[in-house]
Amino acid sequence: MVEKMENQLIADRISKTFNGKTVVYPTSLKIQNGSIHVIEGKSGSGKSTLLSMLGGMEKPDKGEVRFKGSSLYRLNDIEQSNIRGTSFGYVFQSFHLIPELTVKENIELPLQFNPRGVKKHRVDEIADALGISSQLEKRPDFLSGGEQQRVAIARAVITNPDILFADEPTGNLDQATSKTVVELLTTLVESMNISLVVVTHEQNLFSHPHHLYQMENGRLREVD
Ligand SMILES: Nc1ncnc2c1ncn2[C@@H]1O[C@H](COP(=O)(O)OP(=O)(O)OP(=O)(O)O)[C@@H](O)[C@H]1O
Repeated sequence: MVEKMENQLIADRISKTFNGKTVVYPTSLKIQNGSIHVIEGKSGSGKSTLLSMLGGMEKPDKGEVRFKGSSLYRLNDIEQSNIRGTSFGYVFQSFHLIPELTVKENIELPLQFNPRGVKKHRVDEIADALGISSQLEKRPDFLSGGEQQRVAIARAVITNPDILFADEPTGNLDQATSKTVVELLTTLVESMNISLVVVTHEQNLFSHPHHLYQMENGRLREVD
């Protein structure tokens, strides 16, 4: 299918230097529609900085990120924030759930802007796919770490984004829980045709990503 192979996001020689230290050397990559990209690397190798640049959260010093043909960081603030809010989803190591809200309310939170007209019944479908249907009326604090991360994933995909960015999504989970979360996440993004970009210090977290990279001292290398 031609559309399936379309490049949604293109990074063209993006780099970042903090306080005179280059954290990400010029890096190029292409994210095709519905593809899974895993970037492995040790702590401090520059993974999070790279992910932030790809995800519209950190402007590169040099180079360009293009999303569906537009140069992301040349768009105005409102356009950039629209893309972050609707076309991109984010999952982090710490779940960032709002303790005062129920699980269901947390998941529905991004829908208050709802520019894509996503229906609320999607919450039930996504909760079901992630195995958290019975937890919807609870407060997040009553859930296990793995369940909380599944809620954060549900919240990140509820707007039906094009690309999901995940920074150490299993960093706070034990090995068995990590495996479950990764399997559920993979099945979900595949079924929704969402591209996934994950950075992790763990090796072999995903069994068959479409693209596997290693990040070392700010340099990215794709592994066969
Ligand atoms: N805003 C910033 N200001 C200054 N230095 C920064 C900033 N963000 C990151 N760095 C530095 O850049 C380097 C790479 O950090 P980064 O978080 O990208 O690496 P990482 O591979 O994701 O590591 P970790 O898994 O520990 O988060 C580190 O030395 C970090 O201290």
